[in-house]
Amino acid sequence: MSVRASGSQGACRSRNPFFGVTPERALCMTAAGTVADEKLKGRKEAQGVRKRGARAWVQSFEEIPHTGKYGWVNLMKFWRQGYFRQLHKHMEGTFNALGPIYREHVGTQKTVNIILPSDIAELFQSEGRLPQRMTLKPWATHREIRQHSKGIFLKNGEEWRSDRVLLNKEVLMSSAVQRFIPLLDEVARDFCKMLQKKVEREGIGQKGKRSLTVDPSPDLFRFALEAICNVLYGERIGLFSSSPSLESQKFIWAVEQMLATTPPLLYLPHQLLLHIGASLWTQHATAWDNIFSHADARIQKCYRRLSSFQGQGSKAEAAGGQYPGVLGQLMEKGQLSLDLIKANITELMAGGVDTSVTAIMCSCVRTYLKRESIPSIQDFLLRTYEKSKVTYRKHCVCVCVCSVVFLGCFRLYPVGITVNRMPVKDIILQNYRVPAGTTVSVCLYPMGRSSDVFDDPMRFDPGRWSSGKGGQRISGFRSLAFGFGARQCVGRRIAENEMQLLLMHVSDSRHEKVETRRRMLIPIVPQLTDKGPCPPHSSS
Ligand code: HEM
Repeated sequence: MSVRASGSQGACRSRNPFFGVTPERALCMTAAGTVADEKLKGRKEAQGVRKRGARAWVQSFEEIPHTGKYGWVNLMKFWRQGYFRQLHKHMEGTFNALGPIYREHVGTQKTVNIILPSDIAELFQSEGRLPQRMTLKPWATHREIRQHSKGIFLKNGEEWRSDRVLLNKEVLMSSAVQRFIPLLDEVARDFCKMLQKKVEREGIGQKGKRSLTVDPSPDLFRFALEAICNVLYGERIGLFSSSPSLESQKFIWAVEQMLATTPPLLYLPHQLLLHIGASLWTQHATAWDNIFSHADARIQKCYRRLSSFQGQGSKAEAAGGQYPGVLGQLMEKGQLSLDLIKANITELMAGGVDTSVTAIMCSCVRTYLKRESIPSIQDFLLRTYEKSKVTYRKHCVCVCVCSVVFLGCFRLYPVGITVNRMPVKDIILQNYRVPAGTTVSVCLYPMGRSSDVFDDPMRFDPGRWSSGKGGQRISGFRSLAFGFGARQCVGRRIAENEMQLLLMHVSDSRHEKVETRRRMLIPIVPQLTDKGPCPPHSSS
């Protein structure tokens, strides 16, 4: 059977502003602005990469190369050139023109953008115990005007930390991961079955060898939502059925709407737009309202379920010893107020539907499978399996292999194109003084493609991430797709496992071929099961 990716609208489209953004409708935490003037080109050569350490000539913040002094003028240029949809390219061009650090002032946003690991190290080392990120103001304003609490994504300081410590226990720590893996596994298996049925039903060709051209995006969106709901609420919402509920479809629409309206609001004075009732703001707020009511309905349901076990000892145990999902765990433990649970669960939902699987399929289907990189993936997987004969049946090998493939994908096609911090003390980057509280953005897309950071950057070589292999050995601060340190992506383990399980089951269920528009037949992943190394997850 073969599945062809049509590569149409969905495969590499918009993604989550912060949790995840694919480049095409990219939004990031940076305030990208206009491409530097032509005359600035070539300054990079003149400037070179400044050596650190010569503190005697530390220059002031104002001397950092910039893309134009006036925020509103820059915003106009930015708008005219369509950089909202091309931020990643804009950043790449600007680094090429201005060197490894530049300032940008667009509309209401000011940032310093960097790409070199030495500067990134300096930035993260100065983040302190309470790492601080720039607040996504339109999201925060929505919470304020609706009097909702904020979740970890929108908080800073001790408030952030106290919520985050509790959430880590439920979604990031290995004990939690073990609890939710079976739920993700079940969804990944069902997704493959659903796909298989679809190909048999709608595909062309002989029975058993049918092929179908699909835009994977809507199905993957459903997969991601089904998976995250199963983990968060401990229940399936039936998105793989032929008639998914209106409520779920509304939710998907709301997430898309919220993401689409965020980028312009980041740069515009959204308070003013709110005041005059501009439709951009209304659409944004309505989308968030729908997202909140989706979470609300789930929380009510979970609350009723847990209440019905009241007086029967531990509620989770009473629920048949079944894992009640992250929400159930949080409610049962009672360490967070109901409002904070709602705020955080809503953020996890919004982050969870839009990132992982779409990201990996963007990378795999749209890019690598079309070009020279698929042999690299195959070679790499096969070489790794050959080398690890003794343990090759172990799930962990498969997971490691998948992980480095994803690292390769994320380097060239990061889901979120920046990670930012506001340092708590003044720092020196490229010998410029950057004052505490400045938003400094690490620009992942240009970094992944920079020959100052990676040898032969455009070559897809997952092997470069594993130590001891020939070629370049990767050292610190180059793999930041999920951010860094205490503030890194809280949903990281959910996303990684979701992606790995999907890849494993797709390879296992003999969806052997992906056909691109050019009608080239290429294997999606090597037939791991034919070689024996990759047993179904649950039996390993
Ligand atoms: C491929 C998938 C994903 C990618 C690449 C990704 C990336 C990121 C990045 C770069 C950050 C900022 C980290 C930092 O500042 O150091 C982040 C934060 C966050 N992500 Fe993800 N994410 C993914 C999936 C998810 C999922 C599945 C969820 C929810 C289940 C999620 C929820 C969050 C939340 C709530 C934060 C804010 C954490 C905090 O501020 O403490 N993400 N993500």
